[in-house]
This record gives sequence, C-alpha cells and structure tokens, in this order.
Amino acid sequence: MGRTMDVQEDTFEVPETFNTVTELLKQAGGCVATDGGFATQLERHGADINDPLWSALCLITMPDLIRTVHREYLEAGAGVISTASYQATIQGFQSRGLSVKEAEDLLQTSVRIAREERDRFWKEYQMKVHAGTAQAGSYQRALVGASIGSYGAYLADGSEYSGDYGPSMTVEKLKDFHRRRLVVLADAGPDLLALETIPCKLETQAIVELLDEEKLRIPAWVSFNSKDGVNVVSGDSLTDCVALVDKCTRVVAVGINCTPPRFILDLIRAARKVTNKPIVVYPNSGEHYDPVIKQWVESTGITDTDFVSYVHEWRKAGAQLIGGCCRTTPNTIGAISKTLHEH
Ligand code: MET
Ligand SMILES: [Zn+2]
Repeated sequence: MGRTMDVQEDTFEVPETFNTVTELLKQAGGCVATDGGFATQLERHGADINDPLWSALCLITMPDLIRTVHREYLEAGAGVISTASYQATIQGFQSRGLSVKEAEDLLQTSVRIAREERDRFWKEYQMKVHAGTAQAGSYQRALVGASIGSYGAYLADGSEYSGDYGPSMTVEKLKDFHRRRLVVLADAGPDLLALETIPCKLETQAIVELLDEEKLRIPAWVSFNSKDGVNVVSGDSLTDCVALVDKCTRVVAVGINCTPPRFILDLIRAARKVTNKPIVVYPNSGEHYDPVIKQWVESTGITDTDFVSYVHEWRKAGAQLIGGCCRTTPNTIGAISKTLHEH
C-alpha cells in the first residue's frame, strides 16, 4: 500500500512547482498545448459579447462563466490559459462610466480568476494522482498568461486585422496606450504577459520598448497575426517584427495567432530564421471575420480533425506551444493535446 487514499482537500499539500515557459516545455517533453478561443467559448455558452469590451464585458457581467471557460480549457489539456483581458483596457472601461480604480480592479480580477481556476484544477488533479485515480503526467500545471490585445482591439473597429492606425500614430502614443494596463496586469501576478494579435511593426516597437522601460518582472510572449502567410496583417514583414522581439530579453516566446491554419507553417519557418526563442502558434479556425457585420463568416473554416492534422508539421518546423484562437473550442484543444501526448 504505497498510497493514502483518504487525503483531505484542506490538508493536501500541492507539490512545489514552476512558473516559467522553459520549465513547462521541459516537463511537457518539448511541446505543449495552449488554450483555444476564449471569447468564442463564452459565446458558445450564450454570452452576448457584441460590445466594444468584447470578452472583457464578462468581467463585469458574468465572472463565473469566465471560470467555467478556463476550467474547460484546463480539462482539455491547456498548459497555458489566457485571461479575459484581451479587450479590457482602462480607457475602454472608463468610457463605460467606470473609475480608473474600478477598471484596474477588473484587470486584476481577470488574472485572479485564471489563477484561482488553475490552482483549483491542479490541486484536484494532484489529489487524484495521489489517490491513484488519475495518471501522473497527463497534465502539466498550467501557466496563466495575462492577455493583452493590440491598440486595434481596443478600437474595436477591425484595425487589429489591418494594422492601419493612420498616419499620425507614433511609437510614443502606442506606449502611452499600453503602459498602465501592462503594469497593472503584471502586478496582478500572472506567469506571463500574452501580447496577442499584434498587427504592425510600430506596435511591436512600442511593446518591446515598454517591456524594457517598465522593467516588468513578468516575462512576455508576443504574437502576430497574418492574412497572407508572409507578412503581418499591416503588410509589415513578419521577420522584421520577430527580429525586434527577439532582441528583447523579457520576451520568452514569440508567435502567430488568429491567423488561418493554412498560413502557419510558412510563418513558423520565417520566424525560425530570425529567432531561437520558443515559437507559439494558435491559429483561428480559418473562418473569415467581417469587421462590418462584426461576425465570423462560416463555411470557410476547417474542422477540428483537419486542424489537428497540421499539428505535427507545425511541431516539426519548431512550434513548441500550440493552441487555437477564434472559433476554436475545448474540443480543438483536447484533440491537439491528445496528439501531442501520442508523440
Ligand atoms: C481576436 S484574437 C482573440 C484572442 C483572445 N485570447 C481570445 O481567444 O478571445
Ligand atoms: Zn482570435
């Protein structure tokens, strides 16, 4: 009898663990699943987020649903979960009549909820392993990535898919836009800052300068989107953007998100030429987002099975963190996670 079956939850000691991407990848054998479409899954549960705050609206209206979605992705095998803060900005909350303090509290709440769900899930899993009802190694303790959308996501006018911020935009203005949110989210104690759907070089420059200027203790990943498999959506060169990020020691992974799966392989290969940092890819389902009607146009996308058939190629080309973005679900992530465990 090597195991005690009757451990009490309140006395169970969760083993010491890690919180870096490097350790996570080591534990996972070199490649790990991330989560999938967060806003997508809120909508599948019936949340109406057709709103400038998008998924961040649920921080005000349905925090319990945010917990549920995190939980679903953890159960599916996500080794990184991203918070509900993608489109949560102090400016955006203020325009809804909230004070700066209330807005900052909501940003912190997004991290707190994700951490709590991660800790709860991990503790329950450890107890099951201890009791012999779950296999060790089926899950890694997930990292919490504080999601930070681009300036275009805040504008909620589709410019996160065009990268067109107009001729008067500058690096300084973009730094001013991002600065306080980055600091508040980093102070809330996520494992990393997940800068996502970055559409142009100007914003990339702003981000890397800001990460260094603010000397944030929390590392970051920076992820771009593309609509042609060569450049980021603004038309700026992906390799230029990745090379900028590569120089920043606070960046622990770089990648591609919210981009059709068919473009991902070429983008990984291009990125690999200019960085040795771990590559993260979390494509959307391949469906097309129409910013005018603010809807994803169905029937252009691929199924979860098709999606998974790409995973080996992506891994072989150097992707080490693989998940999904808009229109992917816990099913997609479950399938990716299963495939990664088989190899
Ligand atoms: C427009 S990309 C959205 C990324 C965000 N993490 C989400 O899945 O909701
Ligand atoms: Zn997306």
